[in-house]
Amino acid sequence: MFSTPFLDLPPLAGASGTVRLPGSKSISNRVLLLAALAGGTTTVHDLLDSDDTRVMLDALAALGCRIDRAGAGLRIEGLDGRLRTSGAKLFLGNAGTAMRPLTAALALLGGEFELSGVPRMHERPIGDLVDALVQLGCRIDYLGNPGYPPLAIHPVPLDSLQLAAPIRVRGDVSSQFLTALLLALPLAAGAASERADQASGRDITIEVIGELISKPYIEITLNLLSRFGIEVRREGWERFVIPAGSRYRSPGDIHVEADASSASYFIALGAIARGEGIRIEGVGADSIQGDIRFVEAARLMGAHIDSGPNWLAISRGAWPLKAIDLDANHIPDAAMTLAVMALYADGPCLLRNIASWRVKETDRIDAMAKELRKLGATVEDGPDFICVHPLARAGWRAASIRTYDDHRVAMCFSLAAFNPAGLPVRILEPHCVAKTFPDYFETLFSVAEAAEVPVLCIDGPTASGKGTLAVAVAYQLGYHYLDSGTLYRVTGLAMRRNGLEADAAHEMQIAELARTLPLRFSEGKVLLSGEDVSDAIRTEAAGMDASRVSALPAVRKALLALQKSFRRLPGLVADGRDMGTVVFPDATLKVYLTASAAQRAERRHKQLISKGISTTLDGLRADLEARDLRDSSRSVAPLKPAPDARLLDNSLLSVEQSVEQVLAWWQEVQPFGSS
Ligand SMILES: Nc1ncnc2c1ncn2[C@@H]1O[C@H](COP(=O)(O)OP(=O)(O)OP(=O)(O)O)[C@@H](O)[C@H]1O
Ligand SMILES: Nc1ccn([C@H]2C[C@H](O)[C@@H](COP(=O)(O)O)O2)c(=O)n1
Repeated sequence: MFSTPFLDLPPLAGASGTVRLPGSKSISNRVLLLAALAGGTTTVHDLLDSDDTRVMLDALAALGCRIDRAGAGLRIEGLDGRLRTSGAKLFLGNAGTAMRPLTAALALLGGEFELSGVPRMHERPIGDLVDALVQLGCRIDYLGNPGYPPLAIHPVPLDSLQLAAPIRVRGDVSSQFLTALLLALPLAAGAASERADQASGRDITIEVIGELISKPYIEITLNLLSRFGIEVRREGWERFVIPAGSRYRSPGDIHVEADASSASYFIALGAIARGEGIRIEGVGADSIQGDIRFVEAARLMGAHIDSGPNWLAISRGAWPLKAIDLDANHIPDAAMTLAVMALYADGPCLLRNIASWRVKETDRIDAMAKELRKLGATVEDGPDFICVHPLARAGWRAASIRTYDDHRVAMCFSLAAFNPAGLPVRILEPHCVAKTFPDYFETLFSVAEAAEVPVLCIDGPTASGKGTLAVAVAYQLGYHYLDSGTLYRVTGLAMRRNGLEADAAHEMQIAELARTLPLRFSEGKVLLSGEDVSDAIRTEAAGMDASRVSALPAVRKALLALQKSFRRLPGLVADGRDMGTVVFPDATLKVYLTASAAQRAERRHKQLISKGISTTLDGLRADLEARDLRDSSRSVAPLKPAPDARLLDNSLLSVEQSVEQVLAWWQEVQPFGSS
């Protein structure tokens, strides 16, 4: 996951390959709650590992549920309708799929509970659900603003609940209120059947007030309830009857399908990008998720889509995409992806009946409109619609996209990187994707192709601080890092171990060693044939050997392709001697880093002493000056600044100041301005 303050997506051109998506958030959290409420043990496979499922798991553990790893799955020992703790304070982040169902379940399970979340969660309405539960006889207090979390839930005896009359709940704000009741009320139906009182044998009826939105999510709820032994009778979309005596029964094992909403970004990718097309594994035509109907919308826009039971294959069809006018009420989450696809359409796209966007992780209509406008688009929006006009090549602007702590804003705006103007897109706070798809950007980069992956080169003499600076800059940008000196150091070590000398007579043999190095980088360690050689290559003698082998033209040639292969999305920071002059002459930014010989010798001295290696300052200075002389006077790729490099003498700068300077230069060469 990218934990950087921003992630710059370079202009993307094509995409090809296969992606396997994480499990559905909606299914994961429903399954977790059902497994916890049921008797017996449920093993959940392919569960989504994200912020929202983590808060649900933490809450269930706090309720006394036993949760263990079972291979790649998770084994949950259900509560069988009985709490194992008397109360708890549960923090549910911004997970609506945890807050709403847990409110209903805990109100029925008994016990004192406090439920809270992040500030945005306290702005997301829950009053309609609380009203329905209070109508039943549950006791719930608002701890902040009426109608919103945080909540205090108090125990009531199940046999005091008013189950005879239909329970009425609004369905036109969020379908999660109905889902919450459907998931929790079997607790009361089961308990009633155990008692020999007047409630025994009575069905529990829920009546929906208003037009029910997001019906497909209710279908997921009903489907999963059925997997757990509860057969709800649905009468249209107005009445739902939980039969008397219903009891949750664990299915034993249950598999979570890949997230159909997450699939929307890759379906869109296949529709927009040039290339061999995208194959999505784990979700397909047999999906129980409503957002699978995003496929129909993408087809309307011109995408070619084939499907099997649990796969989809997408490629570009009509281009530009075709404009659509769509009632998107059935795919509220995935429809955000259509709003970005609209930028590539042949006319304005209108998405209607999406009022629920306003009460999601953020006001999504407002957020989408603002951010699309930053890209240059004309957007009209209203209480329940958004209309996005396409962008001609000249109309695109490079923009920093605010993400409002909303994973879907971050993910769908990545598609703007395919703009025909060849502009990068900056995604602010990219880590918000952790809510449902922590590795979203890594997955995107595994199939996307950029015309040019950005490179930042840092060259300079020994011990000038190149590595320290490059690592810090790469970390800030979320880029890959190449320490090219390591490759020469390992080659030098391999030469020694093979009893060779760094001379013309052995040049071809050493070059062959370099070309076939059994080298791996793992957890910060350098492994040669599986052996950790991280320390062995860091001695001054190893540095000298590296300098000697690096003067052999055949060795440099042998290592060229390996160095270039580090240039991968989203970008690379490379340090060495010839990064800017030979290996990446087209780099976006080149820095030539120097410091006085005295300073460098002193830094290296301190570095070695801290590692317990004893040396003398004078000896070190003589060594590094000898190495610099050899590196800068060799015939091929000598150490020297590229003509277009920016010079940085850090003799009097701290590491932090050097990093700040290079990042400031990096911003200067980016086109984002202050957007
Ligand atoms: N600006 C700086 N101020 C003070 N110390 C620094 C600065 N930059 C780096 N150092 C320190 O100098 C030492 C050498 O830095 P580093 O290993 O990054 O240099 P290098 O140029 O990559 O060396 P080499 O070419 O030998 O690989 C480290 O201990 C590092 O912490
Ligand atoms: N791009 C590079 C990187 C390194 N070398 C050679 C010359 C250096 O003295 C030696 C060790 O590098 P270090 O780890 O100290 O950065 O490797 C080179 O020629 N070209």
